[in-house]
Amino acid sequence: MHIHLINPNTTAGMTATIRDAGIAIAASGTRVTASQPDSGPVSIEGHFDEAISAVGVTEEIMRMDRESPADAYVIACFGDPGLLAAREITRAPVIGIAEAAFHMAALISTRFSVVTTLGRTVIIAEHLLDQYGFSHQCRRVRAAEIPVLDLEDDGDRALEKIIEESCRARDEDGIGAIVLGCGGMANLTETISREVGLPVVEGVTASVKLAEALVGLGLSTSKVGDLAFPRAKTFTGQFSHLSGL
Ligand SMILES: NC(=O)NC1=NC(=O)NC1=O
Repeated sequence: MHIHLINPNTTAGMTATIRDAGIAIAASGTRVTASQPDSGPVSIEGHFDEAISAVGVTEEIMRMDRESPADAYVIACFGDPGLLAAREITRAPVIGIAEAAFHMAALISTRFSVVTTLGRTVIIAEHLLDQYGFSHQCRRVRAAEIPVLDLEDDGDRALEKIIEESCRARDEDGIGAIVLGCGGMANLTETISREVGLPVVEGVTASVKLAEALVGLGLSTSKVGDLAFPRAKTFTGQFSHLSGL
């Protein structure tokens, strides 16, 4: 099977980190590829960045479905930008890394905390916990206070801060697991788990395994109801190429 990972920001180095983590966890019969939009924010650190990146996510899925259809797609940003829009435009399963990580964490612990990047993105994870129905199992969404691209540009310091915040969560939150709240943390799982002494759930790897499960079960995105393909209509301006889809 073929799983395609989409990094919604436009930083190729982070796409490579995401891709390598996906390849490392994939089953022997699974081919993992990855891409990022040509246009959009170099990092996603708030509501505005999320909104802009969602267009790039949907464009990438439409491009792949035209050129090299995948059996499943993963949106590899912890805000799950464009998730439902993406599910409208393809038959393949589409998994957001936040939703995947919450499901996996809920299967191995009764209480977990999330450690994400900047404090201003905490509310985004909190909104998703509420939307997906995991608020009662998440004790707290914490921020290591690192800009997203520091994960690429200042990795050692970023790792140190994530471990520090994860240890505070372990000691203060009464939890059994940690969820990593950024696609750029995809290569840090084992190190953090070893240093903190708790199971660590990371969304990219969780998404790949969930995608394998869905495809293996022969399940795809329902085209009945709200996730049916969009109604054909005219789009104007920079989106005119979407007319009549
Ligand atoms: N909370 C986050 O840091 N989300 C993210 N921003 C990105 O650019 N990628 C993420 O996963």
